[in-house]
Amino acid sequence: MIKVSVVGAKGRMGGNVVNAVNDASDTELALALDAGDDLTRITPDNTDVAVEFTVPSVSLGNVLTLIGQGVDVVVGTTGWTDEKLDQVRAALAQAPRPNQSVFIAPNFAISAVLTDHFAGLAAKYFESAEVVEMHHPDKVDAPSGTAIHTAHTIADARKAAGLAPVPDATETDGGSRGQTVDGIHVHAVRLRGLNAHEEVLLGNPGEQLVIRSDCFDRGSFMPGVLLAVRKVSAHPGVTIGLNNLLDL
Ligand SMILES: NC(=O)c1ccc[n+]([C@@H]2O[C@H](COP(=O)([O-])OP(=O)(O)OC[C@H]3O[C@@H](n4cnc5c(N)ncnc54)[C@H](O)[C@@H]3O)[C@@H](O)[C@H]2O)c1
Ligand SMILES: O=C(O)C1=N[C@H](C(=O)O)CCC1
Repeated sequence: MIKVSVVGAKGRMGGNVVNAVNDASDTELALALDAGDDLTRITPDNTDVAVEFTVPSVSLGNVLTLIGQGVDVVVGTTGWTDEKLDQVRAALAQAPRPNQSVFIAPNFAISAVLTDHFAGLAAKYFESAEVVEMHHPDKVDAPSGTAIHTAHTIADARKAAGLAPVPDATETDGGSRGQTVDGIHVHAVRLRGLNAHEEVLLGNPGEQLVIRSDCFDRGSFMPGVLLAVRKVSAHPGVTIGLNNLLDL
């Protein structure tokens, strides 16, 4: 049995992870902690893998503490930057156990991972590309971590193919063109009734390709979270993205 502790256990995602860990036949819940709890209660004696779903402002500190506690960590919280990832790598270099692992995914749903993957495959064939993400209005960050990741995926593919910047004659913009991430415009919608959705729009003269993921329920993320829990220890260091655990 894999012993799993959940950090952010009272949250929307954390609560679902607690249930998924309790329901799976090969995982058992160790500790379920939330804001104000002492994360140093998590130790290799009681925990193999800590799953972290909190808020972007506290996630780095939590992950650094968990690395120091000697456990592997699966992170679903968004807000990761290159600077934060460098701090995680530095902490892993000093970790108490050899070959400790941190796995971070902006999105654990297969539809979202494939949307990102297909966007990367398609990007070099299209002159224009934009990303629209649509989420529930209780989400604290915009644009979504998933949309930022997809924008980088598209931008990397365009650069590798030697494409020119996306065409855009806009001269006045009060914010309507969205945020530019790595040269790709990203738009965020917050609407009651939505959960987590992303559309990648790719355009050429006379044609359009739309790639869309709809996660109607947080249960959609749980198979990916459990996959990461099962595989994290086989990937020492920092791994980013569920695509690395799939046969894509
Ligand atoms: N990777 C994915 O597939 C995926 C899917 C959905 C959401 N998310 C991301 O997961 C994060 C959480 O989303 P949510 O909807 O569950 O948010 P939420 O607000 O429902 O839950 C966050 C929880 O973290 C707790 N918390 C705050 N500070 C803490 C601290 N210092 N230590 C421990 N717990 C603390 C809060 O009390 C709360 O219970 C967000 O960044 C969101 O974007 C990722
Ligand atoms: O509900 C959220 O919050 C989500 N956050 C992640 C993101 O920002 O990409 C994944 C989708 C749901």
